[in-house]
Amino acid sequence: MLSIATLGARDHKVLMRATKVSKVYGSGQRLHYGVKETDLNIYAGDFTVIMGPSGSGKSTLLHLLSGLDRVTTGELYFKGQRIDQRSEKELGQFRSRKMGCVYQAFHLVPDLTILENILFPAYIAGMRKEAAEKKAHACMVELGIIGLQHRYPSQVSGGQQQRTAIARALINSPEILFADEPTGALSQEQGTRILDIFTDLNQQGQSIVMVTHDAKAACRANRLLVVKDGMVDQIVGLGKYEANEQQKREADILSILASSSQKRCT
Ligand SMILES: Nc1ncnc2c1ncn2[C@@H]1O[C@H](COP(=O)(O)OP(=O)(O)OP(=O)(O)O)[C@@H](O)[C@H]1O
Repeated sequence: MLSIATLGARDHKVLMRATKVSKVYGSGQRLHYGVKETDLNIYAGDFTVIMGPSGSGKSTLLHLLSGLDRVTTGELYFKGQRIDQRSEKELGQFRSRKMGCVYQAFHLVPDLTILENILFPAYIAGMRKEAAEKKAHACMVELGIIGLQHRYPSQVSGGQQQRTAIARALINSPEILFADEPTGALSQEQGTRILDIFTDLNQQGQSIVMVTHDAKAACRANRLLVVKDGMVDQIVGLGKYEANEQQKREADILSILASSSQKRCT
């Protein structure tokens, strides 16, 4: 059942908080907002999905939250600690320990094997070889890519490449997993497998924030942020995902998106 989620009325913890966050591109007369004075909370254990029209600011918002890009103004907090003012080096270290990212383009290093790609962030974060290899093995088992460790990215399917990218994002046990259109480059079958993996991870407690255009993919989330003209236009609680409610959830999400596109955003 859908309900408007009121900020602060939830019984679980705020993992990330954005306060009046903006991202401005260009300068002078060419200045424009990617994200405009946005306030929002991301809650621990939630599967949050960000939707909205093309150019509305979804990826920019995700990049700001994940520290891939810097806010122009505003404040970002992770478990109550301000993170937007950290130096590049500090933020890089923080991100490698606390955050994992998966993108539509898998961004695997072609000259590294599947195993080496997965291990890479563990070494950056300073994990010991033995512990890193043990964790990589566990991630590969979890994601069903065990046996592929000595192949190169060009020698596995698109779905297997994306699962490698997810394993790489999970190797440092991130507190939050960000995903930008993670199924966009995959067949429907491969995309469904990735969404099943996200659903399982979330049911094990993994916090996830995902950008998608696809209402089918968005059904997996329990919280929907609709972005419009660089601002959060609606925040809707979707309830726990149940596979047998897929069609109804999809219809509900499409109707929320339609109502958002009809409203004028001031
Ligand atoms: N590096 C950049 N330089 C200048 N403008 C940018 C840059 N990145 C994004 N923008 C602009 O910021 C706005 C938001 O872009 P963003 O990519 O976040 O939208 P989106 O909702 O993710 O779009 P899509 O669904 O098409 O991927 C757009 O007007 C876009 O043109």
